Amino acid sequence: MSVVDPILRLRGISKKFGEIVVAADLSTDLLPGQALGIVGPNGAGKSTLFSMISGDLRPDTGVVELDGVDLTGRRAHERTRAGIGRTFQIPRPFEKMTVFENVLVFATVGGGLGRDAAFRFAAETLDRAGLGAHANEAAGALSLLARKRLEVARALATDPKVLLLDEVAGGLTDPEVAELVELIRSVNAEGLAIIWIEHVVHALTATVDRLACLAGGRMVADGNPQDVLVDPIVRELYLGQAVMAEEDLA
Ligand SMILES: Nc1ncnc2c1ncn2[C@@H]1O[C@H](COP(=O)(O)OP(=O)(O)OP(=O)(O)O)[C@@H](O)[C@H]1O
Repeated sequence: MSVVDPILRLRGISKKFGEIVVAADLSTDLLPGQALGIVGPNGAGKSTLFSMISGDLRPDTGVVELDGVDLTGRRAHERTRAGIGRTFQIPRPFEKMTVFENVLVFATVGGGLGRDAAFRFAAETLDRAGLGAHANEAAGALSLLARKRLEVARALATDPKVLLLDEVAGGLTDPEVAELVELIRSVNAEGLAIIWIEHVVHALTATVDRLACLAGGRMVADGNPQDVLVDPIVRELYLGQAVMAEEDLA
């Protein structure tokens, strides 16, 4: 029995798209400050799981609790306000707005801060995300790495209790991945619980203290990253291909 209450609790989450099962009575807990990585084959339902946590998609069944509060009936913007922060696989910043304005919108609308507090928090968040020097640039002009940083910064600007990161390392070079890992590690080290879906396995293993593999709507493995990486089911379902893909990129 855990003496620490989970910050995020999922109970009996099920979802089908037609005949495709993307969540099969899925239950799991995330502890405060924990960093959970999720791997799994393409189409396994990883992003769909995030959408069901963030309220962008309704599960067929199941309960989502954040810090002891049942969010099940709440819509996405209410969940953001409650403390669920998420990034999207394809960053879609407001291209014509500046980097600062992008983050300010999230601090105001997502985080619910008043004008002065939102200005202060947006500035702090930009620095935290390593974007201070880009504050006045148009978001549409950023490099891919800076766009990824902005995606993380927008989620952080809502002052989340749990941060959901969806393939933020995709498309980056190895040195860029290392920079992003440093950012995410520092955010986690400050105490923020994270769940990170990622195909770039070495980015995950550099960051997370727990790894799960999602396939067929179930967590087929879940535990210490080093154990999960050598799990025969994970290797057969996913990891062989992922390692090959990483080697191809090298
Ligand atoms: N709104 C939707 N309507 C119907 N099917 C959907 C919808 N969203 C996702 N799917 C399907 O559900 C399955 C799971 O998709 P999801 O994007 O969650 O997978 P994933 O594990 O994140 O994959 P990847 O690693 O490729 O990003 C896929 O077969 C996808 O085509």
